[in-house]
Amino acid sequence: MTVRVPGKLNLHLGVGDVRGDGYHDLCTVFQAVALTDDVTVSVAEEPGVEVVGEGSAAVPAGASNLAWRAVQTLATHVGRDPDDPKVRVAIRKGIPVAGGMAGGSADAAATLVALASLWRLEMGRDELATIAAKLGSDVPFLLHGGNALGTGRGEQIVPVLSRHTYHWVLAFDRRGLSTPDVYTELDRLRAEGDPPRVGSVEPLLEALATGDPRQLALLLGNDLQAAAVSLRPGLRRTLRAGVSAGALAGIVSGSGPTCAFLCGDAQSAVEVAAELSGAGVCRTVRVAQGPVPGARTVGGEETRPTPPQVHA
Ligand SMILES: C[C@@](CO)(OP(=O)(O)O)[C@H](O)COP(=O)(O)OP(=O)(O)OC[C@H]1O[C@@H](n2ccc(N)nc2=O)[C@H](O)[C@@H]1O
Ligand SMILES: Nc1ncnc2c1ncn2[C@@H]1O[C@H](COP(=O)(O)OP(=O)(O)O)[C@@H](O)[C@H]1O
Repeated sequence: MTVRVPGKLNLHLGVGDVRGDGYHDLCTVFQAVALTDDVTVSVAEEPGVEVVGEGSAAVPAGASNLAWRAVQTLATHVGRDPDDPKVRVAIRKGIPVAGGMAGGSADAAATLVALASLWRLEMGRDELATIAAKLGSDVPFLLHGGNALGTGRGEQIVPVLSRHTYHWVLAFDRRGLSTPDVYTELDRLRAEGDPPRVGSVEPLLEALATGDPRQLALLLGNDLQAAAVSLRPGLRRTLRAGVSAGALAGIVSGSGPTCAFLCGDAQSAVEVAAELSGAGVCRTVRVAQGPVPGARTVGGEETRPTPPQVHA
């Protein structure tokens, strides 16, 4: 059973103060983009996880892999033995690891969908979403896909209307950033001073409903960007280079360090990608459009199309 799952961008990421449980209240607008992982789950006597593809060397193959945690959590939920679930999980990564695009969460969401089908579980999306939220704040959105408003710690999802396909250029950095480290850095910056906060989310929701990328570009905002840039100062150069190359706007994706550049159309995205890849500010450049659906079965034998790619 193979499930394809997209990565995500946060078009708006408003971060509240740290809560008693260590999480931060969020007001975020997610968009799923066509940079995907494929997760194949099969019945096997030898349980385990295999990972190939983009950044796979940095992904744990053991029990700490989020996809394996998804297997164990779902097994427990339906009364199977979580220590002997008799399945193997094979992950083909296309989403950058520790890049702020929620690749691990995406694999967990895909594993839930694949296993629910493999084990023929009569489960609605709401029940799966409740299990997803236990695995990580971003996991419910990756089940859902499209555009959505996320609140709580990001796990409470409401679909958002959008009229347009947006064209993005994504700049992958040479190394990842740890999500908890970036939140901690934001707390530190806020204790020291008062870094600017994104405003109300309403104008961005209106821009999405209208479907004008130029209007949307003016409204992209991420409270974690200052913290990601503080930990990785080179991102400032990357952000400048994308805009100089002709993007409408650039933003750090979630906790970073991937930078996402919104372009006016598909042709412009290809031109920006080509110029950015020659600028020497990042490891790899990709183009991807959004929104796209969340975790979806693609069958056992299908191969995925090769995404457009430019190596820096
Ligand atoms: C920042 C965001 C933006 O969408 O994603 P990434 O850019 O990393 O993919 C998310 O908030 C990441 O969500 P996710 O990666 O699922 O985080 P979790 O596993 O739930 O939490 C990991 C750690 O991040 C911090 N965390 C996460 C979510 C939240 N609302 N407040 C937090 O402070 C906490 O330190 C927590 O222990
Ligand atoms: N299936 C998985 N894919 C990617 N990373 C995973 C996975 N399972 C666990 N991880 C761990 O989670 C960390 C965060 O990865 P990822 O979800 O790709 O990034 P981010 O939280 O920045 O979006 C990685 O450093 C990796 O060690």
